[in-house]
Amino acid sequence: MSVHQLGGSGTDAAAEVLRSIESGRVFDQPRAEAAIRELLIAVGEDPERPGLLDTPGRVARAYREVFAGLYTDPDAVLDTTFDEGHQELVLVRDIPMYSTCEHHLVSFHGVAHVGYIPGPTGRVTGLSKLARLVDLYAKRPQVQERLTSQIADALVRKLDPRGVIVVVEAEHLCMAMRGIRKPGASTTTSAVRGIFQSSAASRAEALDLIVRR
Ligand SMILES: Nc1nc2c(ncn2[C@@H]2O[C@H](COP(=O)(O)OP(=O)(O)OP(=O)(O)O)[C@@H](O)[C@H]2O)c(=O)[nH]1
Ligand SMILES: [Zn+2]
Repeated sequence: MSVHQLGGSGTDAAAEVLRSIESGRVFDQPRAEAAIRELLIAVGEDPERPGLLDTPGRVARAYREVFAGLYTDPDAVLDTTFDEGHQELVLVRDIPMYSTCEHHLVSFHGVAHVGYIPGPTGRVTGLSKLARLVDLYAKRPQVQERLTSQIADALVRKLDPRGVIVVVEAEHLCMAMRGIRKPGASTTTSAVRGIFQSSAASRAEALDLIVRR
């Protein structure tokens, strides 16, 4: 894991600071705690009552975990590759996925299906790395379309494959628990690259395997 640890001795967990790979910004635990405390006050709660005393720290740590993908380098996740000479589809289906809608900061969750056809060298990556890639991009403030494209583009960048197909199916709690209140509504997004873009037959074959239950 390419988590950048800064500050302190590097051995004191409390002093550990996470730095964002892309923006360079850090996860600021005291600031997150203060913000949650303010939010409790803003909604008319009393952050000093016993049940809420530890809540700001707890919620801040939860956000740190939920947004851990901001601090991990996607290209490092795909550093494990093998030259297997495999020339056909590799597909991992039904990867559980929890992400956070960047509009409302509530969860959208479901499954991701990630498939690719290796390039001429037949270079493949570890199957778990596909699930790690999903996790990494899911653990950021997101919209589902961008999440789907980012997973596909990382695979294109690192594996130079003949094609990539990513399908994400998710329920958005911002549509279920508030607002329009439609629990059970499901959103499907796809991102296809290479041969899955240029060949309707290849795309149909992969989609057939993905939707098969
Ligand atoms: N395209 C897309 N839209 C999303 C995603 N997550 C949330 N949204 C939508 O983002 C929109 C934000 O709309 P706004 O009108 O700014 O916010 P809002 O008043 O809270 O909207 P409602 O949810 O309709 O109450 C909503 O329509 C959400 O359903 C996503 O991953 N992709
Ligand atoms: Zn939302």
